[in-house]
Amino acid sequence: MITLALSKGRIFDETLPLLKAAGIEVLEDPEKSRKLILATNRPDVRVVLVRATDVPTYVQYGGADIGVTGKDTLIEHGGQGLYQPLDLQIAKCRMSVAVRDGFDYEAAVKQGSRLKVATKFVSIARDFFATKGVHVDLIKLYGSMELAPLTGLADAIVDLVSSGNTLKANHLVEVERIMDISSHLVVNQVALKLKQALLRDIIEAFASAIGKSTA
Ligand SMILES: Nc1ncnc2c1ncn2[C@@H]1O[C@H](COP(=O)(O)OP(=O)(O)OP(=O)(O)O)[C@@H](O)[C@H]1O
Ligand SMILES: O=P(O)(O)OC[C@H]1O[C@H](OP(=O)(O)OP(=O)(O)O)[C@H](O)[C@@H]1O
Repeated sequence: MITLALSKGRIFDETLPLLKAAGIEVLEDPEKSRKLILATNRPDVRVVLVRATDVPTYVQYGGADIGVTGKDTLIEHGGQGLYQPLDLQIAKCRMSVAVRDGFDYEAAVKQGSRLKVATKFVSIARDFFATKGVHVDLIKLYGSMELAPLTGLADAIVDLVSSGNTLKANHLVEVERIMDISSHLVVNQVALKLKQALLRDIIEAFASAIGKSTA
């Protein structure tokens, strides 16, 4: 049995066509059911629904054999125990620094004073500002980062941006692009050895669905 960890929403939705290409169809709609374990048309494959940030942890410790997770989440997790064979090129966005419209970010960075930065992505933010030589006080948040500069909690945020609509709606502007983000396939390293044939088939089907070779 292969257990695949997915999160509800965009990752589940965007993984479905890849699963289909691998001959796997999920038999229930997670938006309509309260079930956390979903059967597929294949008796040897099931899907478990977990929080997006928990996908790498489930796969690392073998709660799932394989999973789909954003590069942001993967970097924050650290990637221990995970084989990362494929960038699936889904759930694409970017990690950026944003500030309140009118805030002089360049001056704040040049002055050498400490910048207050609110984010869910503490590792990515710490590395980025350390490389730039900017001193920061990091404030860990779990959501609604956009509110932090508006309430005086922080000078800047590090968050995911796609269309830019969320920033615009909250009078924030993107001042630096840290990295491009997409979702990756992660595989438990022990499972890869023990369930090699089944997992290789899925990895190869995903790879050919996105036009890549795993060889
Ligand atoms: N606006 C977006 N456009 C495209 N991809 C995105 C966007 N926002 C997030 N992502 C990607 O999708 C992944 C999952 O995001 P999602 O919103 O489903 O979970 P979350 O609510 O951030 O996570 P959690 O529930 O664990 O806090 C992110 O890790 C990121 O890689
Ligand atoms: O540039 P945009 O297209 O507006 O997308 C950016 C928003 O998308 C993500 O939130 P999401 O929609 O996933 O909400 P959530 O983090 O609360 O789940 C991210 O945290 C931003 O707030």
